[in-house]
Amino acid sequence: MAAYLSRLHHISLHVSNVEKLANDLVSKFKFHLFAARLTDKSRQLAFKKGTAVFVVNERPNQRSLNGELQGFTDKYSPDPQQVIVSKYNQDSSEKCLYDISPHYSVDTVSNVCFEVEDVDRSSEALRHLGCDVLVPPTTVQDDSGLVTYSVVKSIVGNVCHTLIDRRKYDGIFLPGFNVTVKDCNVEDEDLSCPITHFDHITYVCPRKTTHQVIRWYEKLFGFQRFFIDSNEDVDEGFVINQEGIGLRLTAMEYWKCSTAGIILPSVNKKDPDCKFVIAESLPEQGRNQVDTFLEQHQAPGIQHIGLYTNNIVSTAHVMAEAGVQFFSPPPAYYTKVGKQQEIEEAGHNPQMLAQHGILLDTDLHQDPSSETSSSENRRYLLQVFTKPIFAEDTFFLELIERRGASGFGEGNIRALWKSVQVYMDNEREYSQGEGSPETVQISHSKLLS
Ligand SMILES: O=C(O)C(=O)Cc1ccc(O)cc1
Ligand SMILES: [Fe+2]
Repeated sequence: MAAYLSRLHHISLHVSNVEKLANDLVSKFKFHLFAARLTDKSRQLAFKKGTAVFVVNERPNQRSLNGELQGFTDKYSPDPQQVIVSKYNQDSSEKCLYDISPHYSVDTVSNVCFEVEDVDRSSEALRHLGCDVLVPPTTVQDDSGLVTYSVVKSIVGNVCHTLIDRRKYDGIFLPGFNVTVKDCNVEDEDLSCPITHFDHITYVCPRKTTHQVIRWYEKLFGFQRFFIDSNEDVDEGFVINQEGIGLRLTAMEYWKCSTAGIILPSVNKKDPDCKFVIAESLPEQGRNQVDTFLEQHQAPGIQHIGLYTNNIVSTAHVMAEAGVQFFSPPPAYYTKVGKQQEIEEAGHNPQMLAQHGILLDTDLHQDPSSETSSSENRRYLLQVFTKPIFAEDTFFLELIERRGASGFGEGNIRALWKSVQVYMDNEREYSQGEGSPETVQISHSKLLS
């Protein structure tokens, strides 16, 4: 392994309409703007909910939004008294601090930033293993200390990883950012909308490339494969290839402080951090959402991110009231034989779940001892997908609540897939006046480009 990851630090997005996404994250998804970097060359805004942090970057060559964003940061600081104008080294030659400025023609989520303990060593070791280092180790400082970072390219499409060492920094976010709100814990909202962290990141990759991706993350970052379902084949991954669904899913995880995970695997394994899921489409079932992503995003990359919540019903309700649109499964989902009972036995109300399209999947491979026992012993998970949040169908969010189930249930995957597919097929029909859709031609070599 080349880089020992301490934890996920933030996920970075590059969009043309920063104002729209900023408004959505705050007013609909209940994130809080807590730090901003506004220069004449760059606009970067940091939003937080629990430990989940998104940094929204303005894509280069867009019209200047500086004035508008300044207004935004003023408007959305819950307590204007807490706005701190910190001094920092404003290096205007850096267009996009802690990231690269991708010249990309669609909105994209392209950087998963990890904390590591030794950026110099990690970056050099990754380079030695053939990884492209896009930004060599660079130090940025302000009155609260210093941070070293380096940006490396992932094997997946346009995805990059920034490696950050912030052990010598005691500011709230990162040098270069002005902190707009010191304390993001707005208690009432956290009770009704209790999102705590990023649960998983789902990559879409071209056909037959999953193995390469897994090997890369195992070798360079120490990720380990885990099984989505106990019926999963080691080589094939978890495959659904029937009833219009042609999907191969494979999942990987790593442990916070991977050094400890490796040296003392059974004694001191730390908590798993965010999981990574790789989705590949299979040709037999026709066109699908994975192909649509590759076509519209123009490269492999991040298709969706799962936000973990302690109460999905309340979170979905609060978000729906604020204008978030969720995908719904086919209506028959909630009336299917046994589903109502499954939901009730898990202690939920089928009507409440149906209201926002929330899916429930019970882990059928429970301890034999728990099979006859009460609802508390059942392992299950609840999920719902939002509709795409960018102009193109290239990215959406998911809410996920886990009650003992650590993988992804087959029933939910099927229902999620169908709910997305109905929407995309409708969209396609609607836009088909202009001619037939192009077929997806993403070559395997593009994966590595
Ligand atoms: O179940 C999940 O949350 C997944 O992440 C699996 C998945 C991946 C890609 C899709 O287009 C649909 C479902
Ligand atoms: Fe997901």
